[in-house]
Amino acid sequence: QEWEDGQRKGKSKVVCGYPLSIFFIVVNEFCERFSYYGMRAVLVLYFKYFLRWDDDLATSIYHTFVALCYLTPILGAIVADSWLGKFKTIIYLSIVYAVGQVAMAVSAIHDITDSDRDGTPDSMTFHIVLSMVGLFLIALGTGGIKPCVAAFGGDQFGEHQDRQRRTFFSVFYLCINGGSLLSTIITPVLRAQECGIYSKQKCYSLAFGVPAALMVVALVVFIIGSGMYYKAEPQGNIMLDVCKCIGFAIKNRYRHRSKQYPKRQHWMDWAEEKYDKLLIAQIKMVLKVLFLYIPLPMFWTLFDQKGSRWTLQATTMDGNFGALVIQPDQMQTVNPILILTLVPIMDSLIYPLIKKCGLNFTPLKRMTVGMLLAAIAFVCAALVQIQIDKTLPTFPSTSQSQLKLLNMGSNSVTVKLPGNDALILPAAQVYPFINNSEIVENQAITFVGFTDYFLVYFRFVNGMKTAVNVSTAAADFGLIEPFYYSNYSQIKNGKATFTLRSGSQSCEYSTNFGFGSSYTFFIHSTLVFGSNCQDSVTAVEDIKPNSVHMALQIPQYFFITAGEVMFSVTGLEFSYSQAPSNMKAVLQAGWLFTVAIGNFIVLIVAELAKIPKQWAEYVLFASLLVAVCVIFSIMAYFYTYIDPTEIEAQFKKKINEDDEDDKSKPGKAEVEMVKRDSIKCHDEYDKATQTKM
Ligand SMILES: CC(C)C[C@H](NC(=O)[C@@H](N)Cc1ccccc1)C(=O)O
Repeated sequence: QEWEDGQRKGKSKVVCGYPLSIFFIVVNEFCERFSYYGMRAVLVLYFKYFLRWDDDLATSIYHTFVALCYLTPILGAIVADSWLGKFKTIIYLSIVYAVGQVAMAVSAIHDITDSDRDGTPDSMTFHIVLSMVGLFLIALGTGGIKPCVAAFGGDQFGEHQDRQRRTFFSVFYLCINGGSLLSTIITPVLRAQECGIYSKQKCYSLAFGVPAALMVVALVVFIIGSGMYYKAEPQGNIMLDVCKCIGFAIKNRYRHRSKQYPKRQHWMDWAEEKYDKLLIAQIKMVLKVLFLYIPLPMFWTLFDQKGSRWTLQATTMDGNFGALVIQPDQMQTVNPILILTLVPIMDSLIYPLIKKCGLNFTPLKRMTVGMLLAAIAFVCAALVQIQIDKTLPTFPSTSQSQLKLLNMGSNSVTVKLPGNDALILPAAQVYPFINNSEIVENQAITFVGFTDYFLVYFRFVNGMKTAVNVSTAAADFGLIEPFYYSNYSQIKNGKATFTLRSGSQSCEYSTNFGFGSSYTFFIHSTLVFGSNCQDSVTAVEDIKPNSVHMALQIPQYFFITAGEVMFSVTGLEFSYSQAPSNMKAVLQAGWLFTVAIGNFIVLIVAELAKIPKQWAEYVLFASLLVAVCVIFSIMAYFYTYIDPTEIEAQFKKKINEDDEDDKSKPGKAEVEMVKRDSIKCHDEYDKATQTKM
């Protein structure tokens, strides 16, 4: 250890107690996360609008990609810990990653296959294949390097630099969120630009190209720091050794199941006949942590719904913040913004304050509180949903029909529908009507879709005896025959001015469209062209504008992010500090694997539960997390913190002493010695594992 610390000191300059080398690692992480989140931000829209996939296919491929990104860390960790070492693994996989990003950018250039120059690609297969190859390489790269970069950063600190290492992990998390915040703001703006050689299209190639460039920058920055890093050597195919050792322990235990064989302290001790005691002790440390990970995916199940359920919830809300109009998917940027504020506040204020109060707020306690905060966030989401549900239009059920009665005349009329009381419909009025008897085939038109958030739907009904043309400054919506109606058209929300024209005569009608609304405009028979036609058009709300403000989502974002800071930032450091030296990246990968499982749970629960009320689904998720949290706190209570370096040092010392002994006493009763060693090593292990939750 001293030698290793010496190596660290010799390699990198120390600035304010921190090795300079970590500067390159955090800048690398910033650029890499910019690249990843920037590409991810526009991915679904690329599938939908460029590759022309439907919503379901786009969503499934998107989630599969995200899950793959959190499965590949295992591969990266194995390669790093047992073969290439973390440094080389990061370099090689970053190259794979950058190639993947470039492939994505190229796949989004429509001109490549647009031989008829009509603005759409002629061979979609080329674009699909190239983008899928690109995504596969990106998943391999981003997932592969993820456990290595965090663990490699941790490696730069010596045994006695726990405090600095903890700060490093906090800064590391800030960089992740700094990079993702910038990119999720920038790449949607780039995508909205128009570009192309022969014809102009939405610029997905630029939105993917900039993340590709950032990945190259990340790689270059990491290489520049090369001379300063402490590079721990890989220690053989450790994963294979671990699997063989566990397999042998199980087999050996099974072979000696009769009562005549004395019990051993731990089932892994049954591997002692064949395997190194140090390896057995290291496996015990890893298994203890992995066991503790079992309930953790539930946290990620809730956490990752920010990008799906919460974004969909935002589509039914009002995003008008005065000077700023927020898109539903842009609400997600609240998460990194809060991370950037909360991490420093927690580190420099809340945690020290708790410590001053004499409370031992251990990592596992923090993670438990983090889980509870996430559950509270979902309760907030449920409350918001209840508010939204109150404002949603009533749609006909499967056994009902919806009618809209329009009185286009200038006198009121009495309407009698079979099975219903007569009603008086005044002149120029519209009456929405849900009928229990199926008068017409059941159908309801709903206009949902967050990609069209800024668009609202409208149609005109012409109550005049002459045909009327409807247009705005930007578009012509065509001619509407007398006593007939137009199809629904889309227009940007906000103020709109329509010009109604009949022959050479015209008049203007202005109105305001709220988010998510839909209108039928009824042109009265009494309209006189050439005058103000504002009073001669009646606007009927088919769907009311979203009235619950998006700001109401801020509390749920606050709680989930506070939960993330306590759970995720702490978990990242916990996974590093509790891992044996040769299995640090493996445990980081195990940590990320819980994220992948959490994402799969979202898909499974959403598919299986099929809860009709969204607020009830939020409450279900919150309750599940509270239940899991109780189990986790019990498991955490029995967990004893270890200092892997100390345990390993004691084992190594013991093994050296034994080697000396063996040289001086050849042929002595070996079995006795193994027993004695075993007891002594257990004592050492127990001494080093005394702190509880
Ligand atoms: C939690 C991840 C497994 C780890 C981390 N993610 C974050 O820190 C998120 N807060 C980032 C983010 C940004 C924008 C929108 C959603 C999430 C990571 O990516 O390493």
